[in-house]
Parts: sequence; structure tokens; C-alpha cells
Amino acid sequence: MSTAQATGLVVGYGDTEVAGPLDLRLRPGITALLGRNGSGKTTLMRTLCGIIPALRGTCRVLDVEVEDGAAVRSRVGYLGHESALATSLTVEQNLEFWQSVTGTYPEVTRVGLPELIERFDLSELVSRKVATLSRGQRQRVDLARLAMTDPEFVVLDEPLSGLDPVYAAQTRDLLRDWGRERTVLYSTHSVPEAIELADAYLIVTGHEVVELGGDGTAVTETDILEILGRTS
Ligand SMILES: Nc1ncnc2c1ncn2[C@@H]1O[C@H](COP(=O)(O)OP(=O)(O)OP(=O)(O)O)[C@@H](O)[C@H]1O
Repeated sequence: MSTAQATGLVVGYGDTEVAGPLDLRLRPGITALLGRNGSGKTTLMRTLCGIIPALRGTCRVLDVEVEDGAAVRSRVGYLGHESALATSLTVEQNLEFWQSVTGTYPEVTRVGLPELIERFDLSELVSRKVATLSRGQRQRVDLARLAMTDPEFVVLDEPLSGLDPVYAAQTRDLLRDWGRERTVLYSTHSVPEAIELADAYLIVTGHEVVELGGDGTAVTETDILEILGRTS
């Protein structure tokens, strides 16, 4: 069964079509989303999560039509470019706030704070105000917030960019962990890293999205670069 399936999906804003019409299917494992700057990766991810509406076509995620955004949003873990944290509160206060929010979601697993603090290496940060954290530290808190509901579908917008080598390695391990049982879609500009991590690839090129891998076929950097090079 696929986690997400789109048919004739067109994504964009108002009268501006960014990508599509496209058909795609996401299955458990890690799918890397690649494309040139401005090609529409963020727009596609936000549409799949029910954050912005599709312009046309259909999109089902976890067996729910995505147009019913609220139902899907509480079951998908989305990490965007913008942090979901309140900067004037401490890390602990933010996590407590999100515990109270996710407590209202129907039928989701809730992971307790001690487990999240340990898993995301946050014990030294819990009493710090989010405003005082570095970008990488803040992202770890955002990932802990995302993991709070143990989502079946995890969508991450450039989760590996700008991290120091240790946190980057930890985050790659986290993606691998999720990818063993969950469906992970993450965007990246690093082709070698995508080859190392992903089982399947979605490449946004012009209005098209090309799917590679996922069927056991070996995919090389050259294959991906050749497709990326089709657009300027
Ligand atoms: N809120 C918005 N309203 C209108 N157009 C937008 C909006 N956000 C993005 N766009 C446009 O949509 C197109 C796709 O943007 P998007 O952010 O999805 O690309 P991306 O592939 O994620 O880019 P990057 O690799 O640079 O992060 C761009 O032309 C961008 O200018």
C-alpha cells in the first residue's frame, strides 16, 4: 500500500502553477526530493501535507483525501524552513505546549517528553529560551516536536543543510530509523547524500516530477544530474 498517492496533481499558488500535472506514489522507506532552486520542492511537500491546497488533481495521504487538510495534518510530521517554536519560551515550555496541542489530536500515539529529550539529545537545552539557540539546535527541538506523535509519514524540507558533521550524522541516522518502518520524504540539494540515504528519488524538472529507484533499480549520481540538468 502506498502512503501518499497523487494523480494529475498541480501545485502552486493562486493562478501560478509551479509543478504538475504529476502522478506519484510514495511508499515506506526514504524518498529524496531533488530539484533546482525554485523548482517547487517546498510547494509540493506543503501540498502533500495539506498545508496549502492543490490547484488541481487528487492527492491521498494515509488513506485520506488531502483536501480535508486538518485530518491529514495531525498525522503527518512536517519540518519546514520556518521553525514551529515560540522563541520567547524555553525548549521545555515549547515541548509542553506541543504536548497539549497534540493531546487534542484524535488517534495519535503520544511520545513522552523524557523519551524525546533523550532521543534528541536535548537535556542541556531544555531550560534555554529558543531565541538563544543556534539554527541546528533549534532544528533538533523542531524534530523532537515532530516526533511527538510518532507520525507514519515524515516530510522534511532540507533537514540536513547547515548542520555540523556530528548533528548531520545523527540526523541521517534518524532518517534511516524512520525509514525502516515509516515513509520519509525529504528534500536536499546533495546528490551524493541522497544516493547514500534514499531508496527512491523524486526529481522536479520543469513542471514534471521524475521518479527513480524504488523498484530495486540502481540509481547513480549521473542519472540524477542528467535529469536535473534538463532545466536551467
Ligand atoms: N507563497 C508563495 N506565493 C507565490 N509564489 C511562491 C510562494 N512560495 C514560493 N513561490 C514560488 O514558487 C516557486 C517554487 O518555490 P519552492 O519554494 O517550492 O521551490 P524549491 O524547489 O523548494 O526551492 P529551493 O530549492 O530554492 O528551496 C518559486 O518560483 C517561488 O518563487
